[in-house]
Amino acid sequence: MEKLMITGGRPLRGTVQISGAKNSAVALIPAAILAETPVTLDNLPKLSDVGILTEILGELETSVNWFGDKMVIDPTKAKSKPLPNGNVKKLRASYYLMGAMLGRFGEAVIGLPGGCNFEPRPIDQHIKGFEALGAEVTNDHGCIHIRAKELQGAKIYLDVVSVGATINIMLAASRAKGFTTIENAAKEPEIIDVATLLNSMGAKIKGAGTETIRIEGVSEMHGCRHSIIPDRIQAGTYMVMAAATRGDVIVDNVIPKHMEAITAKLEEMGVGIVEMDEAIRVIGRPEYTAIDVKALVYPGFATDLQSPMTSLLTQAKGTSILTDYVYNNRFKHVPELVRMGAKIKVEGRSAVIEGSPLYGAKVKASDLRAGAALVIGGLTAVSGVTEITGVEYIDRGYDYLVDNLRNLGAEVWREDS
Ligand SMILES: CC(=O)N[C@H]1[C@@H](OP(=O)(O)OP(=O)(O)OC[C@H]2O[C@@H](n3ccc(=O)[nH]c3=O)[C@H](O)[C@@H]2O)O[C@H](CO)[C@@H](O)[C@@H]1O
Ligand SMILES: C=C(OP(=O)(O)O)C(=O)O
Repeated sequence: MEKLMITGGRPLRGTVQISGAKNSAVALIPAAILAETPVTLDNLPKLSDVGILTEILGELETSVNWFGDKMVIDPTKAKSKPLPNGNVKKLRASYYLMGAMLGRFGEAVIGLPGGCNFEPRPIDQHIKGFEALGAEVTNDHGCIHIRAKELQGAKIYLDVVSVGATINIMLAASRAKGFTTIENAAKEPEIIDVATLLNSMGAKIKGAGTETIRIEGVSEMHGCRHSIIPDRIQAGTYMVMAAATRGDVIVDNVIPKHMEAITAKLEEMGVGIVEMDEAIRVIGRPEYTAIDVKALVYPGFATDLQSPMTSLLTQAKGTSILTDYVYNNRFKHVPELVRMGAKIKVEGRSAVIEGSPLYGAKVKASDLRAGAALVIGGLTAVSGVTEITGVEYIDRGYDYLVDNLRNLGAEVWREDS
């Protein structure tokens, strides 16, 4: 079992380069099978989810070749195959194969997704969308069968604002007959990124990034070249790390506009922020003010930065309240931070955080961002070594983590027990 080891108390200093966005990459790779000729993706992150998706594409007779951070996907000979188990269970975003396979082959037989299950994560809105497009959907003991003789455009109102359902419907509707409208669509930058790729492949999508997306189906899609947007969650995590360690870090290769919610909250606490064209400098201060944070859908504060922010708020003077309006119960990092000396109580969908020092301890990451929160805890600890297990979750979202942190002056290493 691999462990991440951290001796805390060192301010991070220097520059960190942010990778391409995981939550774009995991949708863009399945999207490529909608094309009849090769798709090239640039700025891909080297993450476990990306590796698993490429293996799944291999199962669908789609070749994938890496050249540095560039990937060439050749779906020319792609074939529909049932994917009931195995790799699809290893990540959440395997659900994008539903929309992509439905669009390309008119069918998908696929196991329910896995990944970070910090609480039940239903896909009823995805299914509702496929059904509205004319597909028949059945659930055979956790294996979803989706079939359509012909996909027909439809008006779809999402009951909840869902990133996954919005993208999945865009994927399938790109190849439906006629017009599809998604109302109450999610507005995350990753949705615009996927729509940009699909449009470069020949789709006709308008309104991505707003709550109404209109898609005119096309009968054929082709290859193209696309560069993935920077990972705003990875960037936000490094911003929080810089602040928590009272460091001074340039977080490079970001789109500052995507970082507005976290930037505003860090400034409110008293963190120094300097915005540049494609970078943000984060300057730590000796003291921070307690604040309240509400995690919401974009452009609100990202739920994926809620756990990292919890760790930072242990460093603020007074009581902070962090409420997650996207997930009811995404607080698996809290008991682990408490082991490190944090004073946090979970009340309903809020964490109430009293400022207090953290100390090194043996802790366990039970999901990706809980893991990030523990890394921040470890970097901030005033004494002792922090030993984090569950490293495979952290590897889902942070490529080159140890190298990046060491370059910034942290004492961090991996160990096999
Ligand atoms: C691969 C990917 O991009 N993952 C992100 C995506 O996950 P994901 O796309 O799974 O998250 P959603 O946006 O769909 O979920 C938002 C909320 O809607 C609920 N819901 C969702 C779908 C559905 O059919 N029914 C339903 O009730 C969920 O339980 C949740 O409470 O957006 C989340 C919210 O920003 C992020 O935390 C994840 O990092
Ligand atoms: C929850 C996350 O990812 P996924 O939806 O892929 O599990 C995340 O990135 O924090």
